[in-house]
Amino acid sequence: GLGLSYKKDDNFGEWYSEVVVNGEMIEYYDISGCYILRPWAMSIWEIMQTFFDAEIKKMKIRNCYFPLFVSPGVLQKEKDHIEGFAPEVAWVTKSGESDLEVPIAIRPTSETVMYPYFSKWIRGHRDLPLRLNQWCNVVRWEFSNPTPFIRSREFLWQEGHTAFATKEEADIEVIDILELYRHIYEEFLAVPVIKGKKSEHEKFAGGLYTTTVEAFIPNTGRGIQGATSHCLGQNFAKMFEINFENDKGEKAMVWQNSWAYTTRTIGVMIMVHGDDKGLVLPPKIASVQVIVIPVPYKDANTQGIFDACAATVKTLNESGIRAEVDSRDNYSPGWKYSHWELKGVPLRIEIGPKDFANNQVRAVRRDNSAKIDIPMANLVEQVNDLLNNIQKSLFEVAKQKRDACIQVVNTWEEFAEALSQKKMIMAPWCDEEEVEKDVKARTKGEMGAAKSLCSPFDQPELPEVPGSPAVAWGYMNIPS
Ligand SMILES: O=C1CCCN[C@@H]1CCCn1cnc2cc(F)c(Cl)cc2c1=O
Ligand SMILES: [Mg+2]
Repeated sequence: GLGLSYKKDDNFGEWYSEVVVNGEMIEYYDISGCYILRPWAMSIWEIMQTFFDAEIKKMKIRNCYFPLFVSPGVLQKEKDHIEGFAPEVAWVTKSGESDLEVPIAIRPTSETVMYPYFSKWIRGHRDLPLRLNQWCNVVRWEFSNPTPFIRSREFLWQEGHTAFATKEEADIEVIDILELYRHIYEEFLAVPVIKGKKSEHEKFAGGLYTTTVEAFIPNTGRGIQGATSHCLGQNFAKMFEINFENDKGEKAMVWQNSWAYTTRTIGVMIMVHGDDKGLVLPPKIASVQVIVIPVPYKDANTQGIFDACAATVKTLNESGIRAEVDSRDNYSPGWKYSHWELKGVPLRIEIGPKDFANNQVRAVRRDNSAKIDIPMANLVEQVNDLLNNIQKSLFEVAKQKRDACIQVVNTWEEFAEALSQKKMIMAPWCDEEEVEKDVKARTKGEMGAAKSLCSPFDQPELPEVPGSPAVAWGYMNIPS
């Protein structure tokens, strides 16, 4: 039957796999860690891409496309940049029957692909800022548990790579891009995130500092990195000799940033909003915001009902609302209700004989199942209000659930207790690498070691504790 066989709060992993497949977002593939993105998922990616692409174009960032393949010499140019990542690199070793002279890597990220050309293109200060972005796939042959959207061996992302004459310009862009990532999560996906700075231990080793938007999955009690915006400092400029003659005629190295969000965004949205009836899509990213379903009744005016459905869809579409009618005659209305609930369509509109006779429609919200009768006369206005309310309500509910999982602690005992309760912990933080490693070691329980998520930008008052090394509050919990 249509119903899910797993409950979200009983068996989260199985529930998630079933929801993404039965909701027609994902099809499993015969290569482990690889998934088919079906149109119901791809349309969400495209809606976010349309927003983000327009925003970066306003910032004079240009799209480009670099090759998928990386020559080994270039990839291994920076030892400590990739040393931890080497096992993840996928290599092409043959073409047809014959071995390649030299194996070629498939890009896991494009710093080493792009930066030799940044060095070639950037000569004088007039060549700066250089700001490029590419929408592409990357491959990382991960071994830990593959999960659709969240962790896969190939995923879609955008990667921005920018170069500036001054650190000040780079610092500003890092924050501007991070705000776009917050916008994607909070305004489109209705998922609350915490903006912050990664610790020295968790940051991108090749960079100067990493900023992040951290999401939280109440069902697992774990934080999850939502997107990252790094300032690379001059590390890659040194490595790839990306210099320019500044306006004083001196030779200087550029200051760089790199930033990315990925198809993981979709998985986070599903995990946060989904329920035991299936997906729950925030209207802003739903390719179908309203599904109209005719409810004919034996001798009632069936043609009239179908015409009313078509007219309703037309009126909604003309006002910019993404509406469709499900007029298939081989499925019952009841079957259709379950089907579109499974797919997470935010609003259902039913038109039966009574509705038709009263020149009204019955609207049913996907998020809380509320039923609202709407006179045809103010259909557009009330449907718009409902969609806006659903969007806001999904965010508020998610924020309330996340805030309920945050525990402020001041002692190790409180910390350990909160960790065992799958909380996201806000603790005084010294940001010393050694201390962080020690915490990781001391918490290596069956739940997995604690790791720091970020030090949030908006910091509450830090208690004055004499002798405390704490410099800020930090969020941490067990890794996803
Ligand atoms: O996160 C971003 C934003 C967009 C551009 N890249 C950076 C850093 C990526 C880190 N990272 C992440 N994963 C990697 C995996 C690898 F196999 C290799 Cl060789 C390198 C890396 C690696 O550098
Ligand atoms: Mg990784």
